[in-house]
Amino acid sequence: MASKVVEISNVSKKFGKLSVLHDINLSVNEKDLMAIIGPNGGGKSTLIKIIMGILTPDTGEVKIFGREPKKSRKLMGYLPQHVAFDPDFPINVFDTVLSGRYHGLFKGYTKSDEEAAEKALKDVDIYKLRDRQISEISGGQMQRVFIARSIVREPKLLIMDEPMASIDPEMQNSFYKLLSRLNDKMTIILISHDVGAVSAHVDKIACLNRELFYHGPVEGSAKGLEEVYKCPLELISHGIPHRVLGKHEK
Ligand SMILES: Nc1ncnc2c1ncn2[C@@H]1O[C@H](COP(=O)(O)OP(=O)(O)OP(=O)(O)O)[C@@H](O)[C@H]1O
Repeated sequence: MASKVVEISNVSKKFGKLSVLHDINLSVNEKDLMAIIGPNGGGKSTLIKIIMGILTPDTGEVKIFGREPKKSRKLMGYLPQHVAFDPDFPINVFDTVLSGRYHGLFKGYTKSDEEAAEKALKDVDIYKLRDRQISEISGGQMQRVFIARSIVREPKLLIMDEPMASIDPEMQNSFYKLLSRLNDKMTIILISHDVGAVSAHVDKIACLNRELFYHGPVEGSAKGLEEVYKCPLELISHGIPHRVLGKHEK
């Protein structure tokens, strides 16, 4: 039996009177590639913060790799939706990735930090860009730099918040190929608004709108998802179902 990476039982969370998560149950197994989709304000970030041990739930239990989330933090990598970063800052690709192994002021980096940064660059296929200044690379390449930085500590669980948001539609295929390669080594949870694209590339989907509807293995198209699983797709993607959007004309 696959070992459990995330086990969430009966979790609820309120901010004041606002109930943001209601009786959530979710289990993610080793090597799963799971998407969590849901409308704005549906509680996705709150759930991620609970998984990472940044927030504690009001009720229920959360186990990550069988332990409380804070104790498993070292096993988790996180790619935030908006990385606070000045693209004109004079730093090269290698040092940006290396900074994911930061040990504290005046502590410097070890040989194994440097080897891990090289490996992460190879894993995301941008090793040849290692000496480039980040001001000289494209948005898609930048996204790979941030992914490399999020895996440089060799996490066993990688959590990505809307990673496709800054990627051109043409780049999405290669992005999903990269995800699938990373997934050979680690469990991945992906937050997405892009139901149509995501459903074709992940093993499992959970729809979160204060309550969580878990759909298990993905079968068929987004339309199938809606019909079969009653996923509230009309609420997703800023109220506009992504699947009806055509490609942008140039
Ligand atoms: N620290 C907080 N204090 C009070 N309310 C909060 C706090 N964090 C989130 N909320 C509220 O909880 C609800 C869920 O927010 P959350 O960020 O988890 O949703 P989300 O699904 O990640 O949304 P989005 O897709 O827009 O990022 C929102 O109504 C938000 O305003």
